[in-house]
Parts: sequence; structure tokens; C-alpha cells
Amino acid sequence: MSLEFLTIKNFRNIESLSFSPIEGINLIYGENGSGKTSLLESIYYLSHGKSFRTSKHKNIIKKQQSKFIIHGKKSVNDLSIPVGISKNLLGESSLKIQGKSSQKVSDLAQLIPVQLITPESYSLFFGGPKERRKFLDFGLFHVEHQFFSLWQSFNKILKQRNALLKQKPKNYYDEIRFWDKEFVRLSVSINNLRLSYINKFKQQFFDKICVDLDLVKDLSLEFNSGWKTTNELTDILSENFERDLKQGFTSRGPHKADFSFSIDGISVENYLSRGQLKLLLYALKVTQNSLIETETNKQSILLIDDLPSELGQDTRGKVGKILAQCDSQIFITAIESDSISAVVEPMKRKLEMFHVKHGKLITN
Ligand SMILES: Nc1ncnc2c1ncn2[C@@H]1O[C@H](COP(=O)(O)OP(=O)(O)OP(=O)(O)O)[C@@H](O)[C@H]1O
Repeated sequence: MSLEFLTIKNFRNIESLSFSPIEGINLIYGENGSGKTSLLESIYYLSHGKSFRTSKHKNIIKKQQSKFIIHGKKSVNDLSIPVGISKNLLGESSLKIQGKSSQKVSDLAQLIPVQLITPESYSLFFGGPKERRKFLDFGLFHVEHQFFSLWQSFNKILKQRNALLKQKPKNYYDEIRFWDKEFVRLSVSINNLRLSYINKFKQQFFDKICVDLDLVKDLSLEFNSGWKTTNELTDILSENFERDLKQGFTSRGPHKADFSFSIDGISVENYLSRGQLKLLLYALKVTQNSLIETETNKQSILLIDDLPSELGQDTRGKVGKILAQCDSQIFITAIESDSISAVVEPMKRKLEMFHVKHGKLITN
């Protein structure tokens, strides 16, 4: 169930590169600016249909070239499924799965669950709720089949509701009241799926992934649905109607959901050190991948950019113990090939090293 082959053309500083990753740990190492992150970025692009570094496709296409191409083969139950994506300077994309053109990036995403950890990822704890919702919904997208279509339908209605609140056309009050029935129905369904996912997540996190991690001893995880669920959402929408009308958007609902971690009532971002927050982040991502793996039978992929950055030897060992808890195919970048030995040692998985220089793989 891993990515068994990858070809990249005209992506950042990579003119043409092909390689066969292994199912275990793939270490991509090389000097600053050699193309390590670009390689990870291409795998991320193949699954998400976008970059994690920029929203401008022109930045990604190799200078003086007209388009990039990423092609991969994913093994699924003894089948090798070819997948590919390309984009040109005009922003036109082409997406293929098993030789057939597709319009939906979500088909690619379903096939290849890819999560990313970068040195900046711990901002998940500091940033706004949007990032945390994205994290949660990534798991739901893979684990709960109905989630994606419910979420799409909900967003259509939310957009419509917000437009009515902003523009206030004739009869807007009756129209909003009409749409609110569906708004509430979808909100409750989405919230139920999220609650059930959070419960599974908590179990996996506390009872499996973090059993030996002192860091989480007094940790608690709180989920906020986006409205006070002890009250009916219909009543809450009515109570907030005047305020929503003034603001021009809907202030309560599953689009406002969030989760937070605290230790003895203090939020983790105000309590833990940066290294500890990074460790917690690894635990969250690994929990998510291992849940996807147990619930769906898919092998997921974990991309880790610049793993050694800011982590001491002891913490690297703890990262290794956490990573050992999932069966994901792992891609790690580092400048020095020997800098991740403390991480790899407790994982007890096969390791293959790939040396990148000037956008090319070189054999030592
Ligand atoms: N569109 C592009 N065309 C050509 N080269 C590019 C393009 N975009 C970025 N580059 C260059 O690609 C190189 C590789 O960048 P990348 O971020 O992958 O390096 P890295 O090996 O991860 O480095 P570091 O260890 O410093 O993070 C850089 O020198 C960058 O300037």
C-alpha cells in the first residue's frame, strides 16, 4: 500500500528525477538548497493537488519551463495504481488515475493519505482554529465515508446563508429560516461524526501512541463543536440572528469547531517548550495515520521535513518511539545522513537513504 515509484519533471530545481522508495523509512539527505523539500513537496502535491509552500503554481514550475509533471505508482492490495498530476504556466491541471482523466483531487487524496510535519508545524497549537479543523477533518475524510459529501453540502448552505445575511435581499428572513432546517440537519450530522472520531482519536492517542510518553500524563483534549451543544442549534441561530446580520456571517456552527490541549488547565502552547510541542505534534500526526491505517486498511504516508531541526538527541529518540507506533511509509529529510540515527534506531524498520544534489539523486 505504499508509494513504490515516483517520477518528477520540472518541479522547482528538479529537472528530472525518478526513484523507487521503500515501504519503510526513506531518508532524503543533502546540502541546503539541494532539493530535499522540493521532493517532499512533490509527493504532497500528488496527494493534495496543491503545495504546502505556495499557492502560486508559477513558483513551483522549474524556471524557464512550461509545466511540471509528477507521476507515481501506489501499490494497493497487490495492485500497482499509476497516478499523475501536471500543471502548466496558465494554471491548467491534468490529473490521471489508472490512465483515466479525473477532475477530482479528492479521488487522489482518497488513494494516498499524506500528512506532513515541518519545523513550523507546531504552529498548529498557536494558529487559529482553521488549521486544527483541517487536521481533524483530514482524518474524518479518510475514516468516515459520508463526511466529505456532508461537509461539501454544509459549505454550500453556509455560503448561501452568509450571502443572504450580507446582501439582505427582499424576504431574506424567510429564506434564511427555510435554509436553517438543512443547516441544522447537516451541522448535527457533521458534529456527530466529529465526536465519534474524536473519541476514537483520544483512545488511540492516550492508550496506544502515548502510553510511554510522560509528556501526556496530565494532558487533556477538549473538543468544541462550534456551538453550545447543550442547547438546540435552531435556538442558537435565532438568538444570534441580529448579531449575524450585523456581521454578515454565521457565527455558530460546525465551521467554528476547534480542539485544544491543556495541562492542569493551562493551554499547552503556554506551558510546554518548543521541543515538547514538537513531540506532541508528532504524537498527533502518528495517531491520525495509525487511525487511518486501522480503520481503512490504507497505508498512509508521513512526510517529515528537516527532522533533526531543534530536537536534542533524547527528543529524537522519543520521536523514533512515537513513529514506531504507525506503519506509515515515511519520508524524512535531513542535511546529514547520520543525524537521524537516534530516531531510526527505536523504529526497527528498513531504512533506505537517497542523496540529493542540485535536484538530482546521486549514488555515493
Ligand atoms: N521554480 C523554481 N525553479 C528552479 N529552482 C527553484 C524554483 N523554486 C525554488 N528553486 C530552488 O530549488 C532549490 C531547492 O530548494 P529546496 O527547498 O527543495 O531545498 P532543500 O534541500 O530542502 O534545502 P534546505 O535544507 O535549505 O531546506 C533552491 O535552491 C531553490 O532556490
